[in-house]
Amino acid sequence: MDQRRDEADSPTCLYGEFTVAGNRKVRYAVSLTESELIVQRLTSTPVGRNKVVLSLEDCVGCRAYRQHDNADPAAYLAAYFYPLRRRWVSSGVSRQRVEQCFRLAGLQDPRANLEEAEKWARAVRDELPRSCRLMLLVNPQSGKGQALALYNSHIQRMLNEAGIPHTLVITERQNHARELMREADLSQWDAFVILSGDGLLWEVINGLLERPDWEKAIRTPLGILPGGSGNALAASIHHYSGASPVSSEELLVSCGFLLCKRLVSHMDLVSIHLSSSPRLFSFLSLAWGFVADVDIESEKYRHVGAARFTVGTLVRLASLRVYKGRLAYLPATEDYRAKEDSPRENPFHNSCHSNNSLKPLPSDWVVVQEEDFVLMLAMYQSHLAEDLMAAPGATMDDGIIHLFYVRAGISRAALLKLFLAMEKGAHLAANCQHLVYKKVRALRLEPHSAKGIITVDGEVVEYGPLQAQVHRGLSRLITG
Ligand SMILES: Nc1ncnc2c1ncn2[C@@H]1O[C@H](COP(=O)(O)OP(=O)(O)OP(=O)(O)O)[C@@H](O)[C@H]1O
Repeated sequence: MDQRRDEADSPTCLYGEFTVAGNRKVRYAVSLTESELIVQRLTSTPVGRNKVVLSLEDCVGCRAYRQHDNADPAAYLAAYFYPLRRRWVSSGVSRQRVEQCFRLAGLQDPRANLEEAEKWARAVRDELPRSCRLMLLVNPQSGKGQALALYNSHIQRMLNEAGIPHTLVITERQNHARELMREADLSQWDAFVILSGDGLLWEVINGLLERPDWEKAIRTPLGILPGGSGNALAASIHHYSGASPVSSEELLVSCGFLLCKRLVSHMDLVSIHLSSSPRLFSFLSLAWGFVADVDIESEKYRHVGAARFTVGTLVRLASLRVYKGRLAYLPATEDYRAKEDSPRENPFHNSCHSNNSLKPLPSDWVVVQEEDFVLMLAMYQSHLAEDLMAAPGATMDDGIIHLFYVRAGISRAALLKLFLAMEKGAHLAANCQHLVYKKVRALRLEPHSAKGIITVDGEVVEYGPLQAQVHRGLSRLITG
């Protein structure tokens, strides 16, 4: 191994001089360090302009191969990167694919060239996460019905580049994913990943928690790739990664990249007890009033994609109404949070299958004085939709339900202003007298009307009294 040093003085693991796949005339000096692949064109022009430094943090995979041309002894080395790059047409950055493909033809023996290329590929892969077996569930109906096309155009290639073996499962009907999760042989899978809207992940999580071995099952890492119209969790993960807002296609590439990096984090779940339905689990949001109505009524504008929520908001604003009910919550105090340092020690974990809805309220709960609302929205992740950052302070496993409610009496203009501000997560700074924000551990809602809409993670659930409580870090999510 050639132990040269590059300019930044980080030790070079491998050094070679190759041509690139499409041009055999120009040679490149290629150095691999523990953190970078440095490619320098060998010409007489000044060094700076000819040097490309690619961080292995942006690399998803690397492979060595030979072409089907027996007359050519060369082997090839391809490495796949997704660095943040400035956009061509608009300001800001997004992850963009860069393939570096080198031709190794230093020897006459094709096998020796391939061995050399494989040595490089192994050295790059040593710096990347180990391979894992994925079940990738795709809902062909989600969003504008494009999820399968997104798999074919982006995800299949990314997973192949990262060398991640995956089994593609195309869901055939509602509850298909839920049934599969109840039956799945957990020893066969390292992760369950969905390419769809949030609704399919909801099925996956609830299916896993319906198993007799739910405590083990829910620890299986889950992943989400945006293929729906809301894509709230995908947008939240992208936001937590520190990246700036991106278009839907860029969000898919960003989440695909994070999936290939396979870093797993804990994610809060919230158990929800309804009056007569079985207890269910939620990972994103619980909504009643304006937001729930918009979510469901806007289903008919599904063909416009993410814009369906904007259209739905404008339509519902025109017929703004008051929702009557009783709301109570258990505040999240600082000392509770300190005790909750380790997600695995959460005392609620063992209680999440017990039905404790509608018992008398304990004394440490707060009952909201008002009973006239325009909306109630409980969030556990930052985004309510790709372009709605409803809970900017939320993190994946903060053990907090971010509870918002808007009291009746707000004008249409003020409500619209709130939603416009929410696009940038600025609604709390809008000084709206009618908006209240509380950090809570549990909440109880008792609507006074017999009919209405309550949504959990965007799905309609039984209307009536409910109680929700957070289980800190109960599930695990691939976040990059
Ligand atoms: N093959 C299928 N045909 C019809 N419905 C399906 C199928 N597969 C899954 N479903 C159901 O479709 C519903 C919506 O799915 P999903 O959330 O993935 O898409 P979406 O509603 O477009 O996205 P979002 O939740 O982001 O708005 C879920 O309730 C799911 O159970």
